Amino acid sequence: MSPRPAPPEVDRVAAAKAAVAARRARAAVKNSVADRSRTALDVAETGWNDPASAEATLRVTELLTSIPTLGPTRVAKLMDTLAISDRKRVGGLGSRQRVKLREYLVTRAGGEPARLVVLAGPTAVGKGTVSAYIRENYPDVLLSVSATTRSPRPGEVDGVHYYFVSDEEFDRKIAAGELLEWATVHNSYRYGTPRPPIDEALAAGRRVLLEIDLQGARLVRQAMPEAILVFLLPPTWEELVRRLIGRGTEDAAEQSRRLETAKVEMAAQDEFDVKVVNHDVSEAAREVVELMAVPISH
Ligand SMILES: Nc1nc2c(ncn2[C@@H]2O[C@H](COP(=O)(O)OP(=O)(O)O)[C@@H](O)[C@H]2O)c(=O)[nH]1
Ligand SMILES: Nc1ncnc2c1ncn2[C@@H]1O[C@H](COP(=O)(O)OP(=O)(O)O)[C@@H](O)[C@H]1O
Repeated sequence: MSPRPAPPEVDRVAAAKAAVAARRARAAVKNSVADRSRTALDVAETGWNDPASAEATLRVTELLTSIPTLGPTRVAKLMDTLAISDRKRVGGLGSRQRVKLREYLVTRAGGEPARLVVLAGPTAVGKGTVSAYIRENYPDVLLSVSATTRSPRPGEVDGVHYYFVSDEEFDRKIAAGELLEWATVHNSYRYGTPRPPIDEALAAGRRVLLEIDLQGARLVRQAMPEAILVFLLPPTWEELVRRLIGRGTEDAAEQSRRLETAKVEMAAQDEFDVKVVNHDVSEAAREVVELMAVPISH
């Protein structure tokens, strides 16, 4: 006599248990890639060799976004280039898609670490503080010194914090193609990144950090697609407000104007490859510098 089929609710319970187990296993795989203990390549290979593995059920987008420096924007572009739909799971890839994805992951595995990092984020989040910390504590990273038409604040030294130049001189730099990017920031002064020191530093094998505004970050993305864009986040919005007011460099009217700008800037964070929360300056600095020194695939 064939065994009586289990009543439907038992199937349902078993199915729910299996779904929870699969979700847990997938999360474990994602974490292991995210904490760099495994490369995305070996996760993909596991998924292809064992269709019943958690790796096989991982979405390709999850696999790629677990690679540091691959933010949502880059992953979307990459999926497009690889012609893989964003619902696809690792185990569900066709053979040609596997070849192309493997090729990509292999080149990245041997790829150069990021050489130039752009640090942007809302006003008063701590960009200046974190980049000054990097200048003082990571001497092999060149912190790009921008040209600006604004006048120096107390304690700011020409050629260290900024090159303080006149509007005419700034116009000349633009006309001479000396700037990698430039922008009018906070609707007032112009700021721009001199290109020669960067070319020199990169040619000498140094890492370069640009602390610039959102517009500048977008322009660098166009001029140097290999640059890594980092968005510095405040722990909370309230903390950002506290820092802006606490800094005391703007009057109340300017503060509220800048907070309005900060809202727009916060909305652009997904355009960036990596987000770093500035809880503690030295920790945020370490995370930024690590992006430049660690080969991309780990
Ligand atoms: N696009 C661009 N922005 C820059 C450059 N240098 C500084 N900035 C940005 O200009 C903004 C104004 O900086 P600053 O005058 O120091 O005032 P803060 O915003 O109050 O720190 C900051 O968001 C900087 O990131 C640059 O070379 N290019
Ligand atoms: N991790 C942090 N915790 C607390 N205060 C911070 C932190 N990082 C920066 N600050 C403070 O926040 C204010 C804004 O920092 P600043 O570097 O001028 O921001 P930005 O350059 O992004 O406009 C400064 O007073 C700075 O000392």
